[in-house]
Amino acid sequence: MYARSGLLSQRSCSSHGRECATPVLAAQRRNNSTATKIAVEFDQSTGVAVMRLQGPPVNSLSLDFLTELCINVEKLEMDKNCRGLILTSSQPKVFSAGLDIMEIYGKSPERCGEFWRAVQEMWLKLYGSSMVTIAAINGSSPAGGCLMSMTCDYRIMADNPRYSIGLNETQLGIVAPFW
Ligand SMILES: CC/C=C\CC/C=C/CC(=O)SCCNC(=O)CCNC(=O)[C@H](O)C(C)(C)COP(=O)(O)OP(=O)(O)OC[C@H]1O[C@@H](n2cnc3c(N)ncnc32)[C@H](O)[C@@H]1OP(=O)(O)O
Repeated sequence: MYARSGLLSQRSCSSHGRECATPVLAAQRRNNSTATKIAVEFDQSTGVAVMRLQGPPVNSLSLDFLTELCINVEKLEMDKNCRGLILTSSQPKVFSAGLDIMEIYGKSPERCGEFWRAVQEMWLKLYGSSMVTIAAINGSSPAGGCLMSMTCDYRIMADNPRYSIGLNETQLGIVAPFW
């Protein structure tokens, strides 16, 4: 088993129908954060990676967070040995609080556009993944957190009445753009 995170090195591969032609991906170009909000452990013997969200306090999905998440999913996608991905949280009581509200409050249309594109990139990457994806929801997961888990093939949620999940963003007056 080995742990990895951070920037991708560019490389080519072709396996199980996954063609990867050294793309300089949008997420990679965007990445200018040094903090690690995502930890990945890949077990070579099972072919399953566990991705832990570790953005305190509540794994809110900021541009940096989404960028790092996408880079790590891309990296696993390019690894022909990785067949499964489990997405879970390192934070107590919270899987993800959804979109980082500070990323959309009082920001320019350009910045909001960049942010929503990153949101779209996240769910497209997970939804379109050729890996088997599982959200192990070990805490509350409102709005964007719920979206993230819905893009996985399977969801398992910890049985705790204090944990909530759902698309509550319209209650906040947030409407997802057309995609
Ligand atoms: C097809 C399209 C479908 C869907 C489109 C998806 C669109 C999504 C829009 C969104 O995601 S908008 C965000 C919606 N999220 C929420 O409404 C979550 C609000 N937060 C909570 O309910 C709770 O914080 C929690 C249940 C996640 C955790 O509760 P608890 O453990 O008691 O922590 P605190 O409430 O004390 O929060 C700690 C800390 O974190 C800040 N925070 C919480 N959520 C967010 C957030 N989404 N963005 C930014 N910051 C957040 C909170 O303000 C506290 O900060 P302090 O500085 O006061 O410590």
